Amino acid sequence: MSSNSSQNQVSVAYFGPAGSYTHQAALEKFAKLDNVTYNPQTTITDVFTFVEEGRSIFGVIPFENSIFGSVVTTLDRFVKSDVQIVDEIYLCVNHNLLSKFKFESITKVYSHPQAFGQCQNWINANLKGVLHVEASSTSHAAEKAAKEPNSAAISSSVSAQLYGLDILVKDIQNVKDNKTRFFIIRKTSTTIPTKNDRTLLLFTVDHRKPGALCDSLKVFKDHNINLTKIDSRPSSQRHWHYVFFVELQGHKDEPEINKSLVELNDFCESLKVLGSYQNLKPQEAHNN
Ligand SMILES: O=C(O)C(=O)Cc1ccccc1
Repeated sequence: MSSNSSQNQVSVAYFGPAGSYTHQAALEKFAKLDNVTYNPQTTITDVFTFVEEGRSIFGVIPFENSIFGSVVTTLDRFVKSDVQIVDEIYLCVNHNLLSKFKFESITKVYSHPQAFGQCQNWINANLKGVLHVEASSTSHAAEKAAKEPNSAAISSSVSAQLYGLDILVKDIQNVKDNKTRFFIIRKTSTTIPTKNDRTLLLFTVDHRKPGALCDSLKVFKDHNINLTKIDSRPSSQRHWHYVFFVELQGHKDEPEINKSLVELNDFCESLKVLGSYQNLKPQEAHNN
């Protein structure tokens, strides 16, 4: 977020409680501002609602992880929302096994499903017979584990400090270089093209028509627009009907992108632009 000299308070809702990876993403993104109020929310849905109701200007939510993929709660909530993505941040995510108890005495481990997924290999090898309990976030998992005998949490080192747990095993995620991408949302779009932007779209097509998805995606080929992510989720309107999330290179206010969106609309039953934002994807050494 660019520095802001105004005295106005900036309010930021994030998926918490304190110590979550989303909290760390929010602190890093807004670090340059000294007039920020942080509003921790228990669920991703609550972050959306807080922003929609104008109770926070910005919201910070996890979007996808390099090992475990999309955060489906975030995708599903976008379907029902008119908020706009205005910025992004990628964070290195290192998970740890935290507890107040000896490793041998642990019978229950709390975490967020994303963290369980990202640590599957280590869990399968090391936590046989230990009960997995889903928590609303990794920091909430740490909070719970701190209060219950023989419990542990898969969570961050920040949560270990905050909730008074020991780090029993460090860096238990499947790969060393594990990253999560977070979005910054607000009620209206405020971004201007930077020549290195991405745009996320959400659309539905008529499933009964052969080639409907192909026709819609061909618009981007025709305009020489590169796609960077595609995903689909059940639409929640009808059984076996899906919404498609497509991310492309470019900003919605660039003429070529704008033209492609007008054309795309002809192939869609519904189309929503979820936002355009500067591409902040870190350069990878081995691919890209
Ligand atoms: O639970 C958290 O701490 C979150 O912010 C969501 C999440 C969970 C696991 C990895 C990255 C983000």
